[in-house]
Amino acid sequence: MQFLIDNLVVYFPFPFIYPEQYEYMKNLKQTFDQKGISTLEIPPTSRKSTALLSLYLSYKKQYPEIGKLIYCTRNIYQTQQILEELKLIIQIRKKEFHQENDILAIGVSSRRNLCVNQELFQENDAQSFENRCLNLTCLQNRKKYSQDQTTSVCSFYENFIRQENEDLFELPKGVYSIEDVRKIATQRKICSYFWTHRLISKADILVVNYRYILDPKLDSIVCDKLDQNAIIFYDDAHNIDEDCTEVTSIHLDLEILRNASKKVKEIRTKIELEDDLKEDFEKEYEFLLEGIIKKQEILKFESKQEKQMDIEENQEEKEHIKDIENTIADNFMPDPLFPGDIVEEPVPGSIRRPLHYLHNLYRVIDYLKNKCHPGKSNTGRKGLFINERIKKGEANQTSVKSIRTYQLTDELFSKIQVPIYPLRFYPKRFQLLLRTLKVNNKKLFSSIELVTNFLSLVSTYDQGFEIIIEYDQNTTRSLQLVCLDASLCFGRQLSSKFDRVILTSSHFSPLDFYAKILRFKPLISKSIPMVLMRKSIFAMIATKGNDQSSITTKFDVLQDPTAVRNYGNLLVDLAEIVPDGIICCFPSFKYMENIVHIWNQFGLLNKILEHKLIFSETEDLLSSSFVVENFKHACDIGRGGVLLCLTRGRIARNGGVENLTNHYSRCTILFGVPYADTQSVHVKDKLEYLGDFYQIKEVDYLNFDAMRNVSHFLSNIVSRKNDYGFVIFADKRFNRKDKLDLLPVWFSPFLSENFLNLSTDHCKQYSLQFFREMSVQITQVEQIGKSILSQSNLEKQKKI
Ligand SMILES: Nc1ncnc2c1ncn2[C@@H]1O[C@H](COP(=O)(O)OP(=O)(O)OP(=O)(O)O)[C@@H](O)[C@H]1O
Repeated sequence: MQFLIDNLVVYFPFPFIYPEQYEYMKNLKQTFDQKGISTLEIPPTSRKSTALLSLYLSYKKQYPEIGKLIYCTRNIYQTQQILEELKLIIQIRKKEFHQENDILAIGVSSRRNLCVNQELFQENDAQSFENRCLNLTCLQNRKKYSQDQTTSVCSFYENFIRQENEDLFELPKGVYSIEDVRKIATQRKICSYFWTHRLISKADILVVNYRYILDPKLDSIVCDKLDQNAIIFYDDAHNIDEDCTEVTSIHLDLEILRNASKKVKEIRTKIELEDDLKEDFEKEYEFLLEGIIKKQEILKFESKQEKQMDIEENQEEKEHIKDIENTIADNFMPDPLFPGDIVEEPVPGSIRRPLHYLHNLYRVIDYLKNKCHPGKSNTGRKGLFINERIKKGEANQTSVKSIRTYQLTDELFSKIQVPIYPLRFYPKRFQLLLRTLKVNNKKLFSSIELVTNFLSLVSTYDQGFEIIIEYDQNTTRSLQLVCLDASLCFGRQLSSKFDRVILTSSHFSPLDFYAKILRFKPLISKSIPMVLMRKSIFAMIATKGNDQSSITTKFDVLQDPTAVRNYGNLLVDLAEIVPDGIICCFPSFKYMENIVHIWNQFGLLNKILEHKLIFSETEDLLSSSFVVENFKHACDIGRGGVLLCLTRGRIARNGGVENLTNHYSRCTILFGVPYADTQSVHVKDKLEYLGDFYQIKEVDYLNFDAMRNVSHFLSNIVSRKNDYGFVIFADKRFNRKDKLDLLPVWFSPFLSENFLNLSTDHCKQYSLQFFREMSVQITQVEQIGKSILSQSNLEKQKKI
């Protein structure tokens, strides 16, 4: 169908459009027309990707100057889905509207997903795969190859570098999935990973993992090739604050620190012993004296060196010079700081000489290694650990404490007299050192890279970060730099870089809370209502058992055995009534394990097993995915299943829930409010930080965070317009305004006032009634004009 939004002609690939899609497109268009950040909550079942892609293609047709569309996804599966959907839309546009495609769309992914060299697939895990690839493509190795043909290199990469004919790198307009690109690269015998990077600047639509946009360390791959005009579409943005803090967090442990010490020693010895290097280091010193070192400068410096070598030694080396940029662009150690914070100043004198630098680095690493032994650290200067929080882990006797970044830098200065300001230059200085030593495989030195990044962040940001130290009685387990302030990354990587950013999710309430914690003023902030033919989502809050005693997970199971029994009885009743799948969500592993144990003692598990099989999430991601597959199988073959999982667990976090739609989630029971663990040192610090810098009360953040995890499951209750399912919020605390106000706006109409304070018995009765009503199927014809609109319906609606 074809219609107008203002003066824009929209070619929509289907004969019917959902009212939500139309509404969504109107808001998207407004964001395209103007500039700013829009937050859009759109109900599940709305088919938002189709709406976005159709609108963008139509907009691009009418206004070709519009920027590239960058679609941020969470995983490779979603990337593939979006590209397939785009292919379909373009196909229909051609067939129905005779619109020739003038768009190039590609997906950007990791080496492992894009590699076409079968040799590398012998590597078992992702890390060794990456290391092997870096080894084969590093300049040093490739130079060795030019003298000794027995050295292993990647033939696909070599071909890619040697292609004189630039046409081979071109792609006709069209949509290319990861698989398509790999196929073509295999035919042309070139490396598809590096080829994809070349295509980025030519593509009109890029489908990328969100990390490519948020992580400053990955800027050189995608962001540096984009201009301000690009439109960032961030899907499933309900966890964007956590994504932002995650990309800037760094984890160090004793093994990493020991390895870094070893490597620093190795480099030192190399420099001391090899006289040939002296001249190179003199040049490097002069170069540093000249002033600022930027990536481009280092490239120039290196090419200068290479060129000299060429003339003197080997004419064939010239071939390699033209690809220095290619290799380096990828192997270049990225700066961990956000672009706006990178200091454009000369490298301080104290670290210009390589041995001085390495000496300081060695001492800092040594200090970090000893840092957190409880006996040693606590003997420090009085007052250093004023803000220290300590938590004793019960099971493995580990303790956790946190300190602020400035406390660590204070210590470094006072105890080992390492100047603080130069620490921020450590990653850059290390890059240059490796360049001078002509080491290109940065992965060999990844431990030093982590440490220098850690030091750079610690010395640059004295607010917004904390260091969490985990140790047991004798040894340090880890030292983790954790970001507390999501707005730091959001501001630097998104809002200040791009004119148009669209954040969207099916559960994004309350929209203004996100704007507050990310510190932006939205252009549009809208929650689109859900339009269904009938009330096919049914929600109830169970506040009491049949015996009228309150039900809640507020207390430990042993403290509240009546609630445990009432919860069990509710599940037994529902297992009998509900067809196919029931999903039960618990606030913590400990609670889930204990309650299941007691249900077993009461004989309730056997009663459930009479109707359905029981599956339970485990602490391991891989085995949890088998659990989900088996649960689905039980539902598919008609045996039915009950899936016991965590509301904020691995299955929920890793996309496991998205597949549990239709008959797999006819009923969802939320046992308890899934608050974050307020005993956790990190959570305590975060709450304190939000209070101090954002004036957000602890209780408000905890409620927001708990309810967004709950809402994740609500988005799965129905996945199609004629789907149906119900949800029971089984905890009296859900029946409070501070929780109800945080439900997604589209969901609230499904929770009527009469169902806010029910007993488990009532829940059973209403569920029975609900399934009877839903057993009547609705046809597409009945939906037309209501939950789906034809062209004439749309025109009529617009006139109204
Ligand atoms: N108006 C429509 N009529 C018929 N089919 C449609 C319509 N819109 C989208 N679809 C189809 O529905 C499927 C899913 O669409 P899409 O990829 O847009 O959904 P999504 O964005 O992943 O999901 P959500 O519904 O959660 O927004 C696709 O196969 C698409 O072609």
